[in-house]
Amino acid sequence: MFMDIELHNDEKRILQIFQKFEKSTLNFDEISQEIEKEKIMRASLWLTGHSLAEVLEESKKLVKLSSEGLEANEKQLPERRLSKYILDNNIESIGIKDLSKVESLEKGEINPLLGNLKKKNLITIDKGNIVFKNLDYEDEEENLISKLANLDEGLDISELSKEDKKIVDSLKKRGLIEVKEIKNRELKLTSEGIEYIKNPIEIKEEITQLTKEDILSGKWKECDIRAYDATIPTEKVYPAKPHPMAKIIDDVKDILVSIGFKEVKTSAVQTEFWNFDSLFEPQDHPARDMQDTFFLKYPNKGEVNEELLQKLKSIHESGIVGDEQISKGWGYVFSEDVSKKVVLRTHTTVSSIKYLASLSEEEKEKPHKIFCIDRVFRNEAIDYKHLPEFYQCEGIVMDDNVNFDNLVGLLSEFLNKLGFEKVRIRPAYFPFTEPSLEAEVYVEGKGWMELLGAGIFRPEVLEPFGIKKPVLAWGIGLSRLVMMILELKDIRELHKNDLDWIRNSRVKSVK
Ligand SMILES: N[C@@H](Cc1ccccc1)C(=O)O
Repeated sequence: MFMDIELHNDEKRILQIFQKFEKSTLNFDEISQEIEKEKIMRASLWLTGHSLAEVLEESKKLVKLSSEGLEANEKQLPERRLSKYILDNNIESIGIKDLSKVESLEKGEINPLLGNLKKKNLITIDKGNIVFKNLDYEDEEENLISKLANLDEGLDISELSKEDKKIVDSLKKRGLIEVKEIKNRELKLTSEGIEYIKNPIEIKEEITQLTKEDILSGKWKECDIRAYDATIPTEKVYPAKPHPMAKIIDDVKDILVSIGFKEVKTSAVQTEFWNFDSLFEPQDHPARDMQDTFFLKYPNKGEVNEELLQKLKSIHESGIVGDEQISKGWGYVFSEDVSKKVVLRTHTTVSSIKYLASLSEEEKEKPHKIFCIDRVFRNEAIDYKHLPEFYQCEGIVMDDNVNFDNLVGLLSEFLNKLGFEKVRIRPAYFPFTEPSLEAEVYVEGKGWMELLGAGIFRPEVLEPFGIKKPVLAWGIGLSRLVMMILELKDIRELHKNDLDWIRNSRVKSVK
């Protein structure tokens, strides 16, 4: 009747152990004397799957001395060392301030010592002096430590009395003991299993892979070919993979590259000249305030091209480029000192304008599509959706005749590729673009969420650098995007390096 049960050699070997010991229940430890540990669970599950056995699991919490506890057992607790010091030196008491002179006490032990002596009610304090009530006292903590030191296995927590549990708690707080959970597993034969082992069990050579040689030699006829059960649970493996945020950043790069953008990079440290002035942000703009921008102390001044500085001064103050009046300007007195101050980049738009400013006369005649993904820094209070540094992704398109419609089309395509089907555009304001827009995406369960700012660079931004073609510009809050894709409730999760979260979060592709 058992002929059709298909067992591998590992299962057969386990059943042979049952035969040998003439038992119907075996501990995994007993089985592991005869067969490798890693194989036991798999073979047991197979036996379970064929109704020949069942796995019984019981977990125990064991109390053991920690390495500090073992050390305390050898050196004795600081309380005892102090009482010994007093006994050995034949003194009545010791001043609290003199504790540091007791050689047998280590520096870090002195502070907690007083608390422990009081908690155990061993002393009184008289005018700053410690007086032991009884120098030859009995200490339950010590007793438990020496008892544990003599046990290899540790003590089962469920077998401790109420009083002992309190002592365990207190020693645990002192870091002297640790509680470890261990699982005890047993394999118990079912009645079918008991029947099965009544017959002799034959072990044949087993092959897991059928090779050409096995077929040619005819060896396959004598061997059992190991059957696989793909439904048996196995231990989880966590292969190396990119951090979920790194993966999304890579996917975003791929999308942008696939629609013709080229990546550029800039330094995180910039002058106000590049971070703000070049983008026609007035120097008294509230965003430059201490609350929002990180200013560097060393160096607190950066180098700026003098000719460009004069150009920006003129455009900010009066709207004049060369001898052409292109706008009204902001009408305030531009400070060259402010322009030279050094800040941490507050937005990646600085990369776009620096790229444009770097173009040669010849390059200015050609179309350009670039993007930049980088960290930006803002002096914000940390909470579930704000961090002082986060990622932005920014890009520009410079070409003859590009217009607002092209911008809306480009952004819709980009957002669709990121997986957002519903996109909504609203008018917005940025000092460096006109017209300006904000794009919102629809997130199931959350509604419309703002994700992106964009617009066409104003002539006041482009003309000082001699750019004549229109430039479409956009910037996306990449950290926010990552939060949406990974459905995170707290942005701090991204940087905590919580291995469990990293291992278990699926690396979703945005595409
Ligand atoms: N720099 C803007 C975004 C933006 C970029 C480009 C054009 C328009 C807006 C921000 O940080 O919010």
